[in-house]
Amino acid sequence: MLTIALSKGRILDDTLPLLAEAGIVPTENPDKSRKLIIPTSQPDVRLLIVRATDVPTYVEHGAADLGVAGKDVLMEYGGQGLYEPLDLRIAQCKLMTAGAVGAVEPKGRLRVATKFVNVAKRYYAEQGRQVDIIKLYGSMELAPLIGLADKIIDVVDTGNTLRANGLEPQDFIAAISSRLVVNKASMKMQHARIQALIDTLRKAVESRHRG
Ligand SMILES: Nc1ncnc2c1ncn2[C@@H]1O[C@H](COP(=O)(O)OP(=O)(O)OP(=O)(O)O)[C@@H](O)[C@H]1O
Ligand SMILES: O=P(O)(O)OC[C@H]1O[C@H](OP(=O)(O)OP(=O)(O)O)[C@H](O)[C@@H]1O
Repeated sequence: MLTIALSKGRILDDTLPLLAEAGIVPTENPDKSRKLIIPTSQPDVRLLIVRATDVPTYVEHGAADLGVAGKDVLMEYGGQGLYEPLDLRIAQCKLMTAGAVGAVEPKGRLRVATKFVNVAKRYYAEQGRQVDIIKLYGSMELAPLIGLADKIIDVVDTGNTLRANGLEPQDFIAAISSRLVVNKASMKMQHARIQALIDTLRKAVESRHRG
Protein backbone atom coordinates (compact mmCIF):
# COMPACT_ATOMS: atom_id res chain seq x y z
CA MET A 1 0.00 0.00 0.00
CA LEU A 2 1.21 3.53 -0.84
CA THR A 3 -0.19 6.20 1.46
CA ILE A 4 -0.16 9.86 0.38
CA ALA A 5 -0.83 12.65 2.92
CA LEU A 6 -2.57 15.77 1.60
CA SER A 7 -4.33 18.73 3.16
CA LYS A 8 -7.77 19.97 2.09
CA GLY A 9 -8.01 23.22 0.18
CA ARG A 10 -5.52 24.53 -2.34
CA ILE A 11 -2.97 21.71 -1.94
CA LEU A 12 -5.60 19.04 -2.54
CA ASP A 13 -7.19 21.01 -5.40
CA ASP A 14 -3.84 21.52 -7.14
CA THR A 15 -2.39 18.06 -6.44
CA LEU A 16 -5.36 15.95 -7.64
CA PRO A 17 -4.88 16.86 -11.34
CA LEU A 18 -1.19 15.89 -11.06
CA LEU A 19 -2.04 12.57 -9.37
CA ALA A 20 -4.66 11.95 -12.07
CA GLU A 21 -1.86 12.03 -14.64
CA ALA A 22 -0.30 9.17 -12.72
CA GLY A 23 -3.63 7.31 -12.86
CA ILE A 24 -4.44 7.98 -9.18
CA VAL A 25 -8.00 9.27 -8.76
CA PRO A 26 -9.86 9.32 -5.42
CA THR A 27 -12.97 7.15 -5.34
CA GLU A 28 -14.86 9.97 -3.63
CA ASN A 29 -14.44 13.74 -3.50
CA PRO A 30 -12.13 14.37 -0.52
CA ASP A 31 -13.36 17.99 -0.24
CA LYS A 32 -16.94 16.77 0.34
CA SER A 33 -16.26 13.54 2.22
CA ARG A 34 -15.92 13.38 6.01
CA LYS A 35 -13.60 10.40 5.58
CA LEU A 36 -9.93 10.95 6.41
CA ILE A 37 -8.69 7.87 4.52
CA ILE A 38 -9.78 7.99 0.89
CA PRO A 39 -9.27 5.00 -1.42
CA THR A 40 -8.26 5.66 -5.00
CA SER A 41 -8.72 4.08 -8.42
CA GLN A 42 -5.54 2.13 -7.64
CA PRO A 43 -6.40 -0.42 -4.94
CA ASP A 44 -2.94 -0.13 -3.40
CA VAL A 45 -2.84 3.68 -3.19
CA ARG A 46 -4.79 5.69 -0.60
CA LEU A 47 -4.96 9.32 0.45
CA LEU A 48 -4.78 10.58 4.03
CA ILE A 49 -6.46 13.93 4.67
CA VAL A 50 -4.51 15.83 7.34
CA ARG A 51 -3.87 19.43 8.44
CA ALA A 52 -1.31 21.19 6.21
CA THR A 53 1.11 21.60 9.11
CA ASP A 54 0.82 17.91 10.01
CA VAL A 55 1.89 16.53 6.60
CA PRO A 56 5.65 16.43 7.44
CA THR A 57 4.91 14.65 10.74
CA TYR A 58 2.90 11.88 9.05
CA VAL A 59 5.56 11.40 6.41
CA GLU A 60 8.61 11.56 8.67
CA HIS A 61 7.11 8.94 11.00
CA GLY A 62 6.13 6.68 8.12
CA ALA A 63 2.37 6.96 8.74
CA ALA A 64 2.34 8.16 5.13
CA ASP A 65 4.90 7.21 2.47
CA LEU A 66 4.50 10.48 0.59
CA GLY A 67 2.93 13.86 1.12
CA VAL A 68 2.54 17.33 -0.32
CA ALA A 69 3.49 20.29 1.88
CA GLY A 70 4.19 24.00 1.42
CA LYS A 71 7.84 25.01 1.61
CA ASP A 72 6.80 27.39 4.43
CA VAL A 73 5.54 24.42 6.43
CA LEU A 74 8.71 22.44 5.65
CA MET A 75 10.97 25.35 6.64
CA GLU A 76 9.12 25.64 9.92
CA TYR A 77 9.15 21.88 10.52
CA GLY A 78 12.91 21.73 9.89
CA GLY A 79 15.12 18.69 10.28
CA GLN A 80 16.55 16.18 7.85
CA GLY A 81 13.85 13.56 8.30
CA LEU A 82 12.28 13.74 4.85
CA TYR A 83 13.27 13.58 1.21
CA GLU A 84 12.00 16.51 -0.84
CA PRO A 85 12.49 15.23 -4.42
CA LEU A 86 10.12 17.43 -6.39
CA ASP A 87 8.86 21.01 -6.51
CA LEU A 88 5.25 20.68 -7.68
CA ARG A 89 5.12 24.44 -8.43
CA ILE A 90 1.63 24.71 -6.96
CA ALA A 91 0.32 27.00 -4.16
CA GLN A 92 2.97 29.56 -5.03
CA CYS A 93 3.40 32.55 -2.75
CA LYS A 94 6.10 34.37 -0.79
CA LEU A 95 7.04 34.36 2.85
CA MET A 96 7.34 38.02 3.86
CA THR A 97 7.47 40.34 6.78
CA ALA A 98 4.66 42.89 6.83
CA GLY A 99 3.65 45.83 8.97
CA ALA A 100 1.20 48.72 9.14
CA VAL A 101 1.45 51.12 6.19
CA GLY A 102 3.92 53.88 7.08
CA ALA A 103 4.73 52.45 10.51
CA VAL A 104 8.06 53.48 12.05
CA GLU A 105 10.33 50.70 13.33
CA PRO A 106 10.57 50.68 17.12
CA LYS A 107 14.02 51.50 18.54
CA GLY A 108 14.02 48.63 21.03
CA ARG A 109 13.07 45.01 20.59
CA LEU A 110 10.82 44.24 17.68
CA ARG A 111 7.65 42.25 18.41
CA VAL A 112 6.87 39.84 15.57
CA ALA A 113 3.65 37.81 15.44
CA THR A 114 3.64 34.66 13.31
CA LYS A 115 2.78 31.00 13.11
CA PHE A 116 6.28 30.45 11.67
CA VAL A 117 8.17 30.77 14.96
CA ASN A 118 11.27 28.80 13.93
CA VAL A 119 11.53 30.60 10.59
CA ALA A 120 11.20 33.95 12.37
CA LYS A 121 13.88 33.09 14.95
CA ARG A 122 16.31 32.01 12.23
CA TYR A 123 15.56 35.02 10.04
CA TYR A 124 16.16 37.62 12.76
CA ALA A 125 19.14 35.73 14.22
CA GLU A 126 20.80 35.96 10.79
CA GLN A 127 20.17 39.70 10.85
CA GLY A 128 21.50 39.98 14.41
CA ARG A 129 18.22 41.61 15.42
CA GLN A 130 16.73 41.15 18.91
CA VAL A 131 13.06 40.22 18.62
CA ASP A 132 10.21 38.90 20.70
CA ILE A 133 8.31 36.29 18.72
CA ILE A 134 4.60 35.97 19.46
CA LYS A 135 3.11 32.65 18.32
CA LEU A 136 -0.29 32.86 16.63
CA TYR A 137 -2.27 30.17 14.82
CA GLY A 138 -4.07 32.41 12.28
CA SER A 139 -5.41 35.89 11.49
CA MET A 140 -1.87 37.21 11.86
CA GLU A 141 -2.85 40.46 10.09
CA LEU A 142 -4.76 41.51 13.19
CA ALA A 143 -1.69 41.68 15.43
CA PRO A 144 -0.14 44.98 14.18
CA LEU A 145 -3.60 46.60 13.90
CA ILE A 146 -4.43 45.94 17.50
CA GLY A 147 -0.97 46.66 18.95
CA LEU A 148 -0.08 43.05 19.76
CA ALA A 149 3.01 43.17 17.49
CA ASP A 150 5.02 45.55 15.32
CA LYS A 151 5.22 43.15 12.37
CA ILE A 152 4.03 39.79 11.14
CA ILE A 153 5.62 37.05 9.11
CA ASP A 154 3.12 35.35 6.80
CA VAL A 155 2.65 34.10 3.28
CA VAL A 156 1.63 36.69 0.71
CA ASP A 157 0.22 36.03 -2.75
CA THR A 158 -1.84 38.90 -4.22
CA GLY A 159 -1.27 41.11 -1.16
CA ASN A 160 -5.06 41.59 -0.88
CA THR A 161 -5.24 40.31 2.70
CA LEU A 162 -2.50 42.72 3.79
CA ARG A 163 -4.07 45.65 1.93
CA ALA A 164 -7.51 44.95 3.32
CA ASN A 165 -6.04 45.32 6.80
CA GLY A 166 -3.92 48.44 6.25
CA LEU A 167 -0.67 46.47 6.12
CA GLU A 168 2.08 46.39 3.49
CA PRO A 169 4.62 43.72 2.54
CA GLN A 170 8.15 44.59 3.67
CA ASP A 171 11.03 42.12 3.53
CA PHE A 172 11.10 39.03 1.33
CA ILE A 173 12.12 35.88 3.24
CA ALA A 174 11.57 33.02 0.77
CA ALA A 175 9.77 31.96 -2.40
CA ILE A 176 7.21 29.30 -1.50
CA SER A 177 5.62 26.47 -3.45
CA SER A 178 4.43 23.01 -2.48
CA ARG A 179 6.83 20.09 -2.51
CA LEU A 180 6.43 16.35 -2.77
CA VAL A 181 7.94 14.83 0.38
CA VAL A 182 8.86 11.18 0.84
CA ASN A 183 9.55 9.05 3.91
CA LYS A 184 13.19 7.93 3.91
CA ALA A 185 12.49 4.27 4.68
CA SER A 186 9.69 4.11 2.09
CA MET A 187 12.07 5.53 -0.53
CA LYS A 188 14.39 2.57 0.11
CA MET A 189 11.80 -0.17 0.57
CA GLN A 190 9.52 0.83 -2.34
CA HIS A 191 12.12 2.53 -4.47
CA ALA A 192 11.04 1.50 -7.97
CA ARG A 193 7.40 2.35 -7.36
CA ILE A 194 7.98 5.69 -5.66
CA GLN A 195 10.64 6.72 -8.20
CA ALA A 196 8.21 5.92 -11.04
CA LEU A 197 5.57 8.10 -9.38
CA ILE A 198 8.09 10.95 -8.89
CA ASP A 199 9.10 10.71 -12.57
CA THR A 200 5.48 10.82 -13.75
CA LEU A 201 4.68 13.78 -11.51
CA ARG A 202 7.84 15.58 -12.68
CA LYS A 203 6.75 15.16 -16.30
CA ALA A 204 3.25 16.42 -15.46
CA VAL A 205 4.68 19.50 -13.71
CA GLU A 206 7.09 20.18 -16.58
CA SER A 207 4.43 19.84 -19.28
CA ARG A 208 2.24 22.30 -17.38
CA HIS A 209 4.97 24.91 -17.24
CA ARG A 210 6.33 24.39 -20.75
CA GLY A 211 5.95 27.14 -23.29
N1 LIG B 1 -2.81 32.85 -0.63
C1 LIG B 1 -2.04 31.84 -1.00
N2 LIG B 1 -1.70 31.68 -2.29
C2 LIG B 1 -0.91 30.66 -2.68
N3 LIG B 1 -0.43 29.72 -1.83
C3 LIG B 1 -0.74 29.83 -0.54
C4 LIG B 1 -1.55 30.88 -0.05
N4 LIG B 1 -1.72 30.72 1.27
C5 LIG B 1 -1.04 29.62 1.61
N5 LIG B 1 -0.44 29.07 0.53
C6 LIG B 1 0.38 27.85 0.48
O1 LIG B 1 -0.48 26.75 0.56
C7 LIG B 1 -0.18 25.94 1.70
C8 LIG B 1 -1.48 25.41 2.28
O2 LIG B 1 -2.26 26.51 2.67
P1 LIG B 1 -3.69 26.32 3.31
O3 LIG B 1 -4.29 27.69 3.40
O4 LIG B 1 -4.43 25.23 2.59
O5 LIG B 1 -3.38 25.74 4.73
P2 LIG B 1 -3.16 26.56 6.06
O6 LIG B 1 -4.37 27.40 6.32
O7 LIG B 1 -1.83 27.25 5.96
O8 LIG B 1 -3.02 25.39 7.10
P3 LIG B 1 -3.98 25.01 8.28
O9 LIG B 1 -5.34 24.78 7.66
O10 LIG B 1 -3.38 23.76 8.84
O11 LIG B 1 -3.92 26.19 9.21
C9 LIG B 1 0.62 26.85 2.64
O12 LIG B 1 1.49 26.08 3.45
C10 LIG B 1 1.37 27.72 1.65
O13 LIG B 1 2.53 27.05 1.20
O1 LIG C 1 -1.84 37.81 -0.45
P1 LIG C 1 -3.14 37.07 -0.53
O2 LIG C 1 -3.52 36.67 -1.92
O3 LIG C 1 -4.25 37.82 0.16
O4 LIG C 1 -2.93 35.69 0.24
C1 LIG C 1 -2.41 35.65 1.53
C2 LIG C 1 -3.36 35.01 2.48
O5 LIG C 1 -3.60 33.66 2.04
C3 LIG C 1 -3.53 32.80 3.15
O6 LIG C 1 -4.77 32.72 3.74
P2 LIG C 1 -5.92 31.79 3.10
O7 LIG C 1 -6.66 32.51 2.06
O8 LIG C 1 -5.36 30.46 2.70
O9 LIG C 1 -6.82 31.55 4.34
P3 LIG C 1 -6.37 30.82 5.68
O10 LIG C 1 -6.02 31.95 6.60
O11 LIG C 1 -7.57 30.04 6.04
O12 LIG C 1 -5.18 29.93 5.38
C4 LIG C 1 -2.54 33.48 4.09
O13 LIG C 1 -2.73 33.07 5.43
C5 LIG C 1 -2.76 34.95 3.87
O14 LIG C 1 -3.65 35.47 4.83
